[in-house]
Amino acid sequence: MSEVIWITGASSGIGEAFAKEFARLGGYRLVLSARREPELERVKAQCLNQGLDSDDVLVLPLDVTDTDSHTDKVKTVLDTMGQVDMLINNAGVSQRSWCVDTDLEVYRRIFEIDVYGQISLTKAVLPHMRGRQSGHLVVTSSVAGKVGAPLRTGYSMAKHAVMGFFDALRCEIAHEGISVSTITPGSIQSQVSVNAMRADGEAFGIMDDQIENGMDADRCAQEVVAKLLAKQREIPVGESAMEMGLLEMKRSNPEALFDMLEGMTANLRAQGVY
Ligand SMILES: NC(=O)c1ccc[n+]([C@@H]2O[C@H](COP(=O)([O-])OP(=O)(O)OC[C@H]3O[C@@H](n4cnc5c(N)ncnc54)[C@H](O)[C@@H]3O)[C@@H](O)[C@H]2O)c1
Repeated sequence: MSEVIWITGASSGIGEAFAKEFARLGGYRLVLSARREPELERVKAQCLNQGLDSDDVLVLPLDVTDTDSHTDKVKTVLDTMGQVDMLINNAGVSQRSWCVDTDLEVYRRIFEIDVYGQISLTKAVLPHMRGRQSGHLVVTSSVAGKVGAPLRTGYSMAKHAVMGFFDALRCEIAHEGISVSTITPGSIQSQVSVNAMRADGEAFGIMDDQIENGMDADRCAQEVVAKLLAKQREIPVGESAMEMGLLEMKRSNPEALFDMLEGMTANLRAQGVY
């Protein structure tokens, strides 16, 4: 039987591009999850255009914050597809607001979507993977999961948290034949800034320049999927030398990095951004 790849956040942006890439490669069955069923059906149709059969693609709407539903969702996948070989925890929401303005509740919501939801679905799938002594757990973190970014205190919190969770989980389950990969993208073209939370929790609603001029999502997916199939454990991806350089600077010269980010942020503040 061909491998089953379960992708959350598959209705848009990077998750949609992952689905299309696995369909293009062929030889995989897909489970597509996000909240909006019509969008998932649209992505399914694109996968069928790449040559998959309808039975090879299960549309499974879910809300990652509805953790009580996750055990049943896993059961549905196993009843329908028989197995899960890779779970890509990709659903997520970003932020565009200064900390001093941001409602505390916004931090809780970002954490529930970007962290708690991923942990819950992962824990629901884990017994199946342990039973087979095989599987691959993946999370889409961010450069902001390594480097704290202005206007994204909650997002940086959440993306650092998933890095820590999945790095620690990898140690615990590698000897059981289960792999863990973390993805740290820079700016990728998607709806991420449009859907990002403002200080009051409403959607930011703006496509910002960074995202509009980011890496093409399909190219991002091609690079990442090749590295996932090679079982690479940490996968940076992006085209901005400045953004990807931040990862190296955090390792080699954090003091210089903090100086640079503090200077940049003071300029943003002075310009009255947001
Ligand atoms: N685009 C970037 O520049 C960038 C950079 C680094 C990391 N990321 C991460 O990549 C992942 C995908 O984001 P994207 O850029 O494609 O943005 P996007 O807004 O286009 O897609 C986000 C996806 O997550 C889904 N989602 C959001 N909340 C959900 C919930 N409660 N339950 C189920 N699904 C939910 C959305 O429906 C959508 O399918 C996110 O985790 C994001 O943080 C994006």
